[in-house]
Amino acid sequence: MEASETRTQVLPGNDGAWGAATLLSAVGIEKAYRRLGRRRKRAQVLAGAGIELYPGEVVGLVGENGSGKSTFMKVLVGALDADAGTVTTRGRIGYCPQEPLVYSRLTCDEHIELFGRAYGMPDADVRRSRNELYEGLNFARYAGVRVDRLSGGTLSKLNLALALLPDPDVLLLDEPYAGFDWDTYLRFWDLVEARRARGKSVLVVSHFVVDEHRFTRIVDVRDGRTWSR
Ligand SMILES: Nc1ncnc2c1ncn2[C@@H]1O[C@H](COP(=O)(O)OP(=O)(O)OP(=O)(O)O)[C@@H](O)[C@H]1O
Repeated sequence: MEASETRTQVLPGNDGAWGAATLLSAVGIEKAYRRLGRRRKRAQVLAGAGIELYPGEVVGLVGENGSGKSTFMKVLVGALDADAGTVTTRGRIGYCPQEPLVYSRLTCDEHIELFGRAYGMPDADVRRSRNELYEGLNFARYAGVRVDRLSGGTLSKLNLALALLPDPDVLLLDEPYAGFDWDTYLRFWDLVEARRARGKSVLVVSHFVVDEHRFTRIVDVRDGRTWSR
């Protein structure tokens, strides 16, 4: 998706709130999952959730286990259809899912090449971004290693690097630092802060109270809705 492009996903429901600086707006998001074994019974996970993201923000998405944070993020990125609501985005969106979507037989380098092509990036941009990410997340020594031989923490680094590769305007990260050691955890926040300072927007699912001071804003997912604080 090119930087000037605006994607509007119109679902049955409300209109999106949209201003000149808005990078992402979601309004009235509803989502229910079918319950196993109970015909026609559905579990309502989101019931009117919404969010707006602006340049230069790092927003924390918090809430109890099972409150719907991942579901909401999947709807925001278009990986999951909502039952109702509107999502509008501007520019390129990067998404780091909780479970890495990778190919076990490909190496880190091969993943980066493959994703770079899929993003439509020129080869020189892929090389430059790859080198910065290997350096920034300290995993250049695994460049030629197959994914099924990586440790869990290194796999999380690759998962994050694949989302960062095209330098997206909005970055949606679902518990990105699972398995990171302390040094990598600090490097991760350096990368996030550098993006924020360049006017990018980052939304991070977090469970840690210790992270709270790193967020410009916190959005709580509770009772199917979103509450800003
Ligand atoms: N594909 C699915 N089918 C049915 N139910 C689902 C599905 N995905 C999630 N759920 C249910 O929806 C609810 C919200 O799940 P979700 O993963 O969005 O929560 P979460 O806030 O991200 O949780 P956590 O903090 O544990 O990661 C949970 O009750 C979960 O069991």
